[in-house]
Amino acid sequence: MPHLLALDQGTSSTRSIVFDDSGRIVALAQRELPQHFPQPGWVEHDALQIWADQLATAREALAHAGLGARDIAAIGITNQRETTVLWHRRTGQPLHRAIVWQDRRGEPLCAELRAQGHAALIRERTGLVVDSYFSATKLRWLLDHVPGARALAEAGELAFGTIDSWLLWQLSGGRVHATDVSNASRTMLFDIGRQRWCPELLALLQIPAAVLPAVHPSSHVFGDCDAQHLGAALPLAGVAGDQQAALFGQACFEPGLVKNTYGTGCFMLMHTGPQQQTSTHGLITTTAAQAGAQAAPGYALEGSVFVGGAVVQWLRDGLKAIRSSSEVQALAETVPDAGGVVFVPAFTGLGAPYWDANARGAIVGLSRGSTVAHIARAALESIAFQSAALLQAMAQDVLASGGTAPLELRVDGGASVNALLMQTQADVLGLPVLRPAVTETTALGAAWLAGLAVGVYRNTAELAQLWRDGQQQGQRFEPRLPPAQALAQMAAWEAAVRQARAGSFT
Ligand SMILES: Nc1ncnc2c1ncn2[C@@H]1O[C@H](COP(=O)(O)OP(=O)(O)O)[C@@H](O)[C@H]1O
Ligand SMILES: O=P(O)(O)OC[C@H](O)CO
Repeated sequence: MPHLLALDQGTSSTRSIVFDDSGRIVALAQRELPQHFPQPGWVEHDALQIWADQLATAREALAHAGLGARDIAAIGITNQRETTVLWHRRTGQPLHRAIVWQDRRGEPLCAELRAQGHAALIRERTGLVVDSYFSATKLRWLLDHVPGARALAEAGELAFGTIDSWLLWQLSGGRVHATDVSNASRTMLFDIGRQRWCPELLALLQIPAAVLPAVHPSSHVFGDCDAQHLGAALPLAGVAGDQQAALFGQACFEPGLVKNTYGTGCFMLMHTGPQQQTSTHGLITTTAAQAGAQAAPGYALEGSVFVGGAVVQWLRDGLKAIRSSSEVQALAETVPDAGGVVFVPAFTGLGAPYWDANARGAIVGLSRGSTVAHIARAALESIAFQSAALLQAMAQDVLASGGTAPLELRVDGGASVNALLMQTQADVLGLPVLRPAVTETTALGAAWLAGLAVGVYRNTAELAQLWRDGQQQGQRFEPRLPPAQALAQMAAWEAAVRQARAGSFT
């Protein structure tokens, strides 16, 4: 039976998972990743540590599975997106620690770009809003601040990449410098309509083209893993950014199919088909994982919630209301509802569709009878309300352009284990919420992309069938709340958001 190895390099951990060809997890190995905060607003990772952990976990996962490299048909890579590495082509040594997606140091340059009126061009070419979240201003910072970097870059001595490119380079022994369309679309340098690097944006941001990786479809044989790493020269055959990989692993291949990943934050992506959809409701446009050179490029609308599962961590660490995240459901279920309490966890501002960096958290509607259980319940509801606001924004965008509004929500991520949260989500959306038995959908998406490229799977229709088969062991949450009550709850949420924003300090 063919097996696939997925390398899942996330913000907080580095994992390797062996899947069988039915999508079942055979083995998993994981290491926590140390975070570096050299200044307020700066976040860095050690790229060499990432590589060492990825290799070690890949070896461990194979050992746990009792498999040798020859039992693996292909390797898929999925990664935290936007995080930027710059390294020497000759030695493979990074010039600096990786600058992580959460890092805000590119903000002054972004403010300049906005003030100079470049936002419309950037939006039109890349589908993105001008923000230091994306790789471009991180790379520019490295070129401007690491002594000698710009001259070396112009001389073709340096390679830039997101984490997928960095791992491809290391795994291939320095023979492959490449990325896929989904990761490229997060750099703010990639023309998502033409599916190539944008010369105007490279000039505007003063990025030498010589540092850029080649861009391929996500399902593609990028090269072979050097035999010394895992014991055989395995094909490196799938690459996608983690949120697009999850969209793929949830078999969202058609317009209107949407997934939400409930982790520290929440990332919702909806496939919009081969048409690039521009949001008028605060969402960004991104490239979906591409299932091979013959497949037309696909697009997705994306929105993110900054504080999702993190509000549960705050209940644990800030309020000390629970000892572990898994206790939140039992606490929230000691009350029948939130008792009029609405919690807006705008700890670091509000993401899509509100985009308010200055909003701060608020708990409103407290009464003499309110208890910590009501606050816990309101905290869980806040994750569902924020996600519902994203889905509503997506539905408005697609309906305005004559597209198909979502009929269900596919879910995954650490906080999706919470059945109360999933039921609340179904209730406020008025749509079924589908949770697969295996919630490692990000890694599964990478494994499927790799399997497609080497012929383990014939096409995405076969993968959609595998997803449906898997769904039989998963769970389906049907909406139970009368629509009028769901509307009233969303209205109360929006009113609380207005209060949180009004109370912000600018
Ligand atoms: N039972 C639960 N109910 C609600 N939230 C939970 C539960 N278990 C874990 N979480 C939350 O899920 C998040 C971790 O999910 P994970 O997918 O591992 O996140 P990430 O990939 O962002 O590190 C944490 O914020 C945690 O508080
Ligand atoms: O590492 P994660 O799962 O938190 O995902 C990070 C995203 O890719 C950032 O865009």
